[in-house]
Amino acid sequence: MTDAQDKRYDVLVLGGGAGKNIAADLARAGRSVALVEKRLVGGECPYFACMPSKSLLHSARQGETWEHAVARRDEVTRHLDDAPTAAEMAEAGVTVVRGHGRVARPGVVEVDGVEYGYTDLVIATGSEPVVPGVEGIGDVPTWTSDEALTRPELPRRLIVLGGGPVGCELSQIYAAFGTQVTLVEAADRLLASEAPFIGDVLGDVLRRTGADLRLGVGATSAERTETGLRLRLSDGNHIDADRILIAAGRRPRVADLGLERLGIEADSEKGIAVDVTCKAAVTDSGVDAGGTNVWAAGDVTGVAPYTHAANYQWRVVVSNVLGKRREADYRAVPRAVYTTPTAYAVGVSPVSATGPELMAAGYDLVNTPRATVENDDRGRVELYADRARGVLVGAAAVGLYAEEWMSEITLAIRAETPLSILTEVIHAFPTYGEAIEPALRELAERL
Ligand SMILES: Cc1cc2nc3c(=O)[nH]c(=O)nc-3n(C[C@H](O)[C@H](O)[C@H](O)COP(=O)(O)OP(=O)(O)OC[C@H]3O[C@@H](n4cnc5c(N)ncnc54)[C@H](O)[C@@H]3O)c2cc1C
Ligand SMILES: NC(=O)c1ccc[n+]([C@@H]2O[C@H](COP(=O)([O-])OP(=O)(O)OC[C@H]3O[C@@H](n4cnc5c(N)ncnc54)[C@H](O)[C@@H]3O)[C@@H](O)[C@H]2O)c1
Repeated sequence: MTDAQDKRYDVLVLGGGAGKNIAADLARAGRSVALVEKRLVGGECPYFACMPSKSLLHSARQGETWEHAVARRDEVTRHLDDAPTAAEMAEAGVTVVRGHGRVARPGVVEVDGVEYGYTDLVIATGSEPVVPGVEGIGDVPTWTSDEALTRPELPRRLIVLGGGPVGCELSQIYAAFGTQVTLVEAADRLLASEAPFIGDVLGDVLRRTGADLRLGVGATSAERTETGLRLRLSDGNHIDADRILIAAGRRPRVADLGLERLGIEADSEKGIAVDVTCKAAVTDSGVDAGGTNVWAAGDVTGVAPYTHAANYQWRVVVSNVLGKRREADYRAVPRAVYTTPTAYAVGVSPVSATGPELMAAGYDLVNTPRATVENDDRGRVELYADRARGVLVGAAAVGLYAEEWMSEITLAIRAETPLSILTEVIHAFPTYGEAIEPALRELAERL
């Protein structure tokens, strides 16, 4: 072991997704910084998650061949070459350390037998797929989104296990390229934590793309067969396929980080608890153990598993490490699923709302002139208001480009813009944004 004093940094960052941005900003601000990354500098989003999935969805919309789509995807992910991103880190003054980092003792992280001292530690280790407890699942061919988004093969028959964001996006991709897709979801509809109309519309859309949906049934066991595999379901049916794509959720990556040595409680479901400044919560013994200089950002915090949320926390952590107090506000974190059409939700969901009674109003996009122009018969927007305060607290939409035209509602929720002002906003004609106007007017009239 080297002496940690030989390799001492002001800040040590574990994990190079949002962590790489934190490291670069702090280095540019004059801190000595090391970034520890065990896989690719840049994290999951550019190589294994957001970018390849959005590239394939784009290719599917364009009607490209699978071969062309894979070639384009691999260009978008730079053939998993992180050298340019690592070079950017070096340019910013960050020392990149390759390997698995774990806390050896307060103030010291160990990577492959070498010790690194720190004053502030930032944990940004992301999340990992959950493999559901289905008997025999380890004995049949499976992929997680990692393999699905990096491999060149197009399975002939694919079971997608899970109807959350990953299951919906990947089902649409594979079905569009001709794979026989069967999606199995234990809940009664897709994206079950969102307003019910979202799952209903997406269900129709995926069926129209050619996917077979088995909703309200769980997978119970899997076995190999001569032609591939068989998945048995809780309703007594079975599905034969060549491969299962596991899309059954993700959990914060907290194992083997040595956090217990800092008195930081890391729950494998909920992740590292952070306060509004993104400082990790420590037990009383943790304060003595030096756990007070520990920050966390991104999926590992369990706050909101999206790149934009991780990037927001990046700014919060940087400010606070530099001594400029900044408090995070998560009232309006978008939840977008980039199928065609897009599912978009922000703020309070009517499914899990616990606060004051919500006042809801909605509008079907088919009634907008834009839908006529686009020859589009799908989609809806719903707005949820807090009557007492006269402001929006949540919204949901399914529609083409909803990720773009719902931004104004995201701002309205975050800024608590009064409904009386929102009803005075003029939308260009003909846009899907016009669908917001009747819903807003209805809410304002009911105040
Ligand atoms: C298929 C898919 C599609 C998605 N699409 C979108 C999308 O369109 N939009 C969106 O906003 N979000 C999307 N997400 C979610 C998004 O990818 C994550 O929210 C985001 O990557 C989280 O960033 P992060 O920095 O927390 O973690 P990550 O990007 O996972 O980075 C964590 C890094 O830490 C490294 N690491 C872990 N442990 C250690 C250790 N002990 N030592 C050293 N290094 C370590 C890992 O190797 C990894 O590189 C998608 C997710 C999936 C699975
Ligand atoms: N566009 C985006 O922003 C985007 C895209 C993909 C993923 N992500 C993020 O990545 C994370 C993981 O997404 P996900 O879709 O894997 O997780 P999820 O938790 O959102 O959905 C998993 C689904 O699988 C179902 N399920 C679990 N076990 C099952 C079983 N045995 N049988 C049948 N159904 C089962 C659950 O009921 C659930 O609906 C999410 O938090 C998501 O926000 C974001």
